[in-house]
Amino acid sequence: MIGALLMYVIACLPSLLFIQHFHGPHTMLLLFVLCSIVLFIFIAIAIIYFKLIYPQKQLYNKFRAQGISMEPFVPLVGQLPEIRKKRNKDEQMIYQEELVAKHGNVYVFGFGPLTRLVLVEPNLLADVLSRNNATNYEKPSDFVTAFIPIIGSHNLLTSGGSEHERARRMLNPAFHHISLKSMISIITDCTSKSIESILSKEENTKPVDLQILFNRLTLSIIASSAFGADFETNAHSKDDICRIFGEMLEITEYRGMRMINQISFLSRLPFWHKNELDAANKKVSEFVDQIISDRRQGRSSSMSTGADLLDLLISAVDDEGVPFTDQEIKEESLTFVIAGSETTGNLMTWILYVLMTNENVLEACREEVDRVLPNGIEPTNEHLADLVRHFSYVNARTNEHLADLVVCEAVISETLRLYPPAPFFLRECTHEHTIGTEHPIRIPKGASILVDAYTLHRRSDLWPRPLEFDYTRWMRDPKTNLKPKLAHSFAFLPFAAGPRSCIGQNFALLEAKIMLAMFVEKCNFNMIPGQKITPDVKITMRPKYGLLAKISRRET
Ligand code: HEM
Repeated sequence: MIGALLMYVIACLPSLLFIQHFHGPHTMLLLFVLCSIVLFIFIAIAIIYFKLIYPQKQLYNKFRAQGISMEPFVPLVGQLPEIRKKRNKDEQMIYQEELVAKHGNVYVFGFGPLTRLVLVEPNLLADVLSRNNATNYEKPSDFVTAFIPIIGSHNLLTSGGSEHERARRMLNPAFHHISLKSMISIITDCTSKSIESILSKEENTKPVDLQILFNRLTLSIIASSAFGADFETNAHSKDDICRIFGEMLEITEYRGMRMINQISFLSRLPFWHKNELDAANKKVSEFVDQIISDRRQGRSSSMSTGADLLDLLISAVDDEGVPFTDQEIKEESLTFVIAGSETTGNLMTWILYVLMTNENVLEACREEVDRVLPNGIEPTNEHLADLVRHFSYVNARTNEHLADLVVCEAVISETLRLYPPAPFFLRECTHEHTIGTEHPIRIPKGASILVDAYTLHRRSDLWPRPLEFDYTRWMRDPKTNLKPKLAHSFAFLPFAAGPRSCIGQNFALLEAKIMLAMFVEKCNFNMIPGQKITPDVKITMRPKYGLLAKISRRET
């Protein structure tokens, strides 16, 4: 840049000297400034055109040439103004469905400056997401740019290629059912505390926003599982860190909705809350550094009956026996907290919405919980003398019975179908690749693909009575204990699929099952009438205006 400026000044020098000689120094200066402004504008336009418009237009043209239906190409903004308008009218998700009705299950639209190929077709999704084609797709750079400021670039969510493969192989065992068993006591403890704190409040006749309640609870569960006793015992650090995480997510959402995160040059500028984001990141980073060092030196321990996520991160080794560095451990644990809190919190909010609006579903869950767990799920009790014996008792018994909560499991699946907390996710094509057999589509290198799981889960040809909440469609066969076969194995994608699918899905399902069982067992909840419940997506999908309910103790 400095070199280019110097060249410019040197190139201008002879004409400037000529003007100064005949018209004086003021005219020379004025002309120099004017020329510089014109040149600057010209360069800026050229950069914007060649970096942001031309490559995206090329992608549009390549899809158009294949006869793919598309929205008109609008440089830089794409269909963002329409999306904004629809969002303001509370019709964000309706807009997605309208686009599918207009174009079919494959179409192209512009999300800001970026061209996106939208897929709502299971066969094509299988070709993009499956392990066989994994080398042809990565997370797109605009997605990665959004998360690097909060979790860094050496973790499951933002890394790619062999670095991601190695980390995934090292971390898969941590999310296996066996390892997760030891997390049950953390989930029951946190849930029990949350329920007691609502019910013990004198003013518990006041409405509670379930969106806030569940996001706090799931953040507390995942952070306690990732950071251990250090996090839970120091109430000050717990409140602080929960608040800071909330702020970081809010800023990330704010920047994402304004396309700041999507354009790497803009995302580095010190505007749009960048400084607050960096300061929050520094605090969280110092906190996690301390936690890792405490755990390594035996100054803190897991809160669970066995190893927690931090223990599993510290003990994980790759094929050559090399463990994660402290930086990698920090980034992975932050990733679990970021990826595993709001998603599961929103799932619980939608489950409660379903229970409060479908009496039969609530009754079915309650009947099952009362039958399978007649004494409820007992939370661990910190004050019991023999902690170890008590913990193992709770785990053995609870875990055995959790598998019998088949109605609760079906209600969770049906909620994930109609209200997937992560309704859209992205892939970027890294090598030109053809998908589909009947009407093959050539995906050019650099094209980004948006998977619309929300509309996929509501397709009438894949789901009979698609808008009806019917949990029985998920009930296991009582004889074989097998789940019903889906119309297509890529018709249900709440956790994505393939090598970049959600690593935490077993954790999330276990957590949701325990929270659901404990809430229906202990509480009555009544939705405050007259609320507008509108699904809205920032990073995850939640009820736009929250979900207000009165919660009271259930007398049994
Ligand atoms: C209901 C709750 C959850 C939902 C709906 C959900 C959904 C998803 C989806 C759709 C993806 C793929 C995103 C993409 O490709 O861009 C994903 C990835 C991921 N999720 Fe979850 N998630 C949930 C809970 C969790 C939990 C509890 C954890 C951690 C304990 C977690 C950790 C992750 C991680 C680390 C990834 C990146 C995996 C990789 O790329 O290898 N998630 N999740």
